[in-house]
Amino acid sequence: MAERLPVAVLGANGRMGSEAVRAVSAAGDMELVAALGRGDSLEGLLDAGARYVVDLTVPDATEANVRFAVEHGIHAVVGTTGWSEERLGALRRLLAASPGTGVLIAPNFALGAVLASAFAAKAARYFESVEIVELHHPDKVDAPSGTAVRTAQLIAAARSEAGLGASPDATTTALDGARGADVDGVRVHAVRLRGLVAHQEVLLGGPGEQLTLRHDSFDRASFMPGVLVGLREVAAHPGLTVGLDGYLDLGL
Ligand SMILES: NC(=O)C1=CN([C@@H]2O[C@H](COP(=O)(O)OP(=O)(O)OC[C@H]3O[C@@H](n4cnc5c(N)ncnc54)[C@H](OP(=O)(O)O)[C@@H]3O)[C@@H](O)[C@H]2O)C=CC1
Ligand SMILES: O=C(O)C1=N[C@H](C(=O)O)C[C@H](O)C1
Repeated sequence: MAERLPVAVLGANGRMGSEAVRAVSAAGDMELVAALGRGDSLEGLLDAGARYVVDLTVPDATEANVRFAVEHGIHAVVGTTGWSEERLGALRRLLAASPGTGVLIAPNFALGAVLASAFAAKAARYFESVEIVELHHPDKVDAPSGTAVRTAQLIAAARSEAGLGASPDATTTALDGARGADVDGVRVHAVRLRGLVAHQEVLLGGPGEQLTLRHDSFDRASFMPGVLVGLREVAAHPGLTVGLDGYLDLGL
């Protein structure tokens, strides 16, 4: 029988981390060797013999956690948001010195969300206007969501490739924030509401019609199949992969 993957979860006491602890513990091909929270030393990863980490912490901690993993040849599957282009660049340089190590930075592990972003990028070249509305629980610390930022980046790249510019917008006066955040020329609006988990709508408008692509995560179990796919694939994809779609054949 194949050896089970020795996995550690960082942020193990959080909403996502505690779900990941359950999912990894229940996976027959994985062994949960460590579950670390804030204040626990990363040396615990080495003591436990972890070869894989799942990082579900906070934007302020994730970069140092991943750096520690890569420096010790531990593959990392990262769901934590806050990975700017600058941070990704530094990580790529670090990985160049550790060529056998894989890192997946996945802004969203839910299959439907990954598909919705890919569909949105595909559709964006056919519509004059596109805006994103993301809706989350009010305990979320970052806005806009990592998923919305990634979706906007994919849309902007697809529109630029098709020779399209930003959506038309005649606004000349506006209250601060009324038009949302500008991510690569795409407007992103963030809603925070008790009762929500994680939701996103991409609104695409053309003369006389609208296409709405909506995804809903109703609970955090929705993210776990993607976390497990990430763990099973990360060692076979050395270097940096951004987006779970990098491991999936979406056929788009
Ligand atoms: N990719 C995806 O599919 C998803 C990604 N996310 C992202 O995952 C991250 C976590 O979200 P969520 O679980 O809701 O947040 P929580 O606030 O519930 O959990 C974060 C946890 O990380 C802990 N923590 C903080 N610093 C460290 C550290 N240095 N080492 C270990 N643990 C640490 C916190 O401890 P303490 O409680 O003591 O502060 C807390 O328990 C966010 O960035 C979120 O955007 C969320 C859902 C899906
Ligand atoms: O904090 C959350 O809850 C979520 N964070 C991720 C993000 O910022 O996109 C993924 C999902 O939207 C849930």
